[in-house]
Amino acid sequence: PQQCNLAGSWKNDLGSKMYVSKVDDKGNFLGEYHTAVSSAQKPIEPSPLVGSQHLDEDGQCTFGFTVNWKFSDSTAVFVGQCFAEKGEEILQTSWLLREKVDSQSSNWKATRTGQNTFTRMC
Ligand SMILES: O=C1C=CC(=NNc2ccccc2C(=O)O)C=C1
Repeated sequence: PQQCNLAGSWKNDLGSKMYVSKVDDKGNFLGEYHTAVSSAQKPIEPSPLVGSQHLDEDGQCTFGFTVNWKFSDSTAVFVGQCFAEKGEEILQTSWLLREKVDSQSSNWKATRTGQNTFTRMC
């Protein structure tokens, strides 16, 4: 099957959108993350993302990327794999969201984790 290339537009199960620029010959990529999460304090502005993917031939590559949220003092890292099912590409990811806390006494509650599925937007 064709190589999994993350370049393009993706949408996750929250309705957030991710636009990945071209992937270079080392698998590195840049992009923008447009969150659909309403809890975001300031109006939704795109957040930059930086990532890296494997370029193995079987089209089911693993990858990781970091989102530096522009509307809050937080950072998310996503790790996952691209699956090609019946011609559809699906990104299965797990994420860690680190929100800035005021003191180490709150450090325990500063990191949340979860999972997101992304599919290509037409
Ligand atoms: O400061 C914040 C607060 C909530 C956020 N939620 N978005 C996410 C968090 C984890 C994974 C996906 C998303 C998303 O927006 O799709 C992001 C930054």
